[in-house]
Amino acid sequence: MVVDSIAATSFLGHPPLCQGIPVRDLSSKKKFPDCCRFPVTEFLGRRIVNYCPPPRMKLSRSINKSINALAMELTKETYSFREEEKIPLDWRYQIDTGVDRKPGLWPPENKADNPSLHNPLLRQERMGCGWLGAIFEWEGVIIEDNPDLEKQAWLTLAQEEGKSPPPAFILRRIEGMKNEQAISEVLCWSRDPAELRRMASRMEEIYQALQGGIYRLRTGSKEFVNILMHYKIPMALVSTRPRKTLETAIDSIGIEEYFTAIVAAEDVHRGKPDPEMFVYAAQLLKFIPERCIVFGNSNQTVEAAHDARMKCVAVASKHPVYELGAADLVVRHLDELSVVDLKNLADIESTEFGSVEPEMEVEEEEEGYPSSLTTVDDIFW
Ligand SMILES: Nc1c(NC[C@H](O)[C@H](O)[C@H](O)COP(=O)(O)O)[nH]c(=O)[nH]c1=O
Ligand SMILES: [Mg+2]
Repeated sequence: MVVDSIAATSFLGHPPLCQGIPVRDLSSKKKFPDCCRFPVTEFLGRRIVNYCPPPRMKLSRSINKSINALAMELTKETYSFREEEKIPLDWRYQIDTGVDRKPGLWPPENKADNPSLHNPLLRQERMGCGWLGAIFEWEGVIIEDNPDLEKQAWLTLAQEEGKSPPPAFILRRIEGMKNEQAISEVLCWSRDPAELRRMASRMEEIYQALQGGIYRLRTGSKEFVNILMHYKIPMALVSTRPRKTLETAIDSIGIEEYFTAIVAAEDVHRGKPDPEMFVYAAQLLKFIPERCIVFGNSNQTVEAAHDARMKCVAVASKHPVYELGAADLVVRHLDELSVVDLKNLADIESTEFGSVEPEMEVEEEEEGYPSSLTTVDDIFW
């Protein structure tokens, strides 16, 4: 069990302690015949007895056969492990997240991965990058955005709807909101849900027509997400754009494999500065909010991230650095950041989450379950 747990945990984030050699429990499958046992020392009463096969011992034909069979079994095991190694990217966090395992695939079920057992290797993983989630806004963070297009789209919609053109301060107030929310709560053009949906989707059509489907990655953003990928930090993408628009854009840029979760306009009731989008993204990543860092480009995002109890790195794309002072860090481009910056931000060493020493914990006993039911594994970990 110990060996199993080392292999499984290391597979997540660190080079396996066994240097890549698959370690599987074969005890239940085949037993070595006595004569092929390695020299072994056993404690019998007060005497320590050494079993050592005689040198150049001749093996009988039947024993040879069993060794061959065992070798074939082992080869099969190794081969199937290699096949299973080709797991899809988004299953890599199964142990940490508790997501249902796909039957028959690596890593196998392992009791030691249960966080309540205080597995020190799992804990070590979490003290590293294994307990850090990154939530990215799309426009102005991953790709360049063009504020003029947004403004132009709203002015066109106002004209089509026979409304007066929204002044600049109103447009600033709706930045980061969902279209429906902006139309009903700030522009006050309607409260009828069907009308809100119609105008919101028309607004998106106008914007897409103006935008022309051409997306430009922001300098340093791909390099940064590559680094996070290398450190196995799960990433979510969050945008107030509709899912279809977002997925087409992600596809055209060719970065779809980076993101474990995508949160789009349809997934939430409210955009920023409400924290809903970020809270939902953290849930999808299966991280507590305190371990998530939001990367956004407006004060609405900073406010939403802080309300969600997350740290926020502001990217000064359309807003200058001095306007984004409420953020925990401000950068012009994402590649100015290192993984150490992120660890510091996520407060990895904080006493709030840091120490989980078994002896410090007071475990409440459930009624009707005497403590004698504690398993060997519980005691070991
Ligand atoms: N109203 C103004 C906007 N609105 C743009 C949106 O806030 C936002 O950029 C878009 O919905 C998607 O961005 P994200 O992927 O969620 O980051 N933008 C301006 O620059 N100025 C405005 O007045
Ligand atoms: Mg943005």
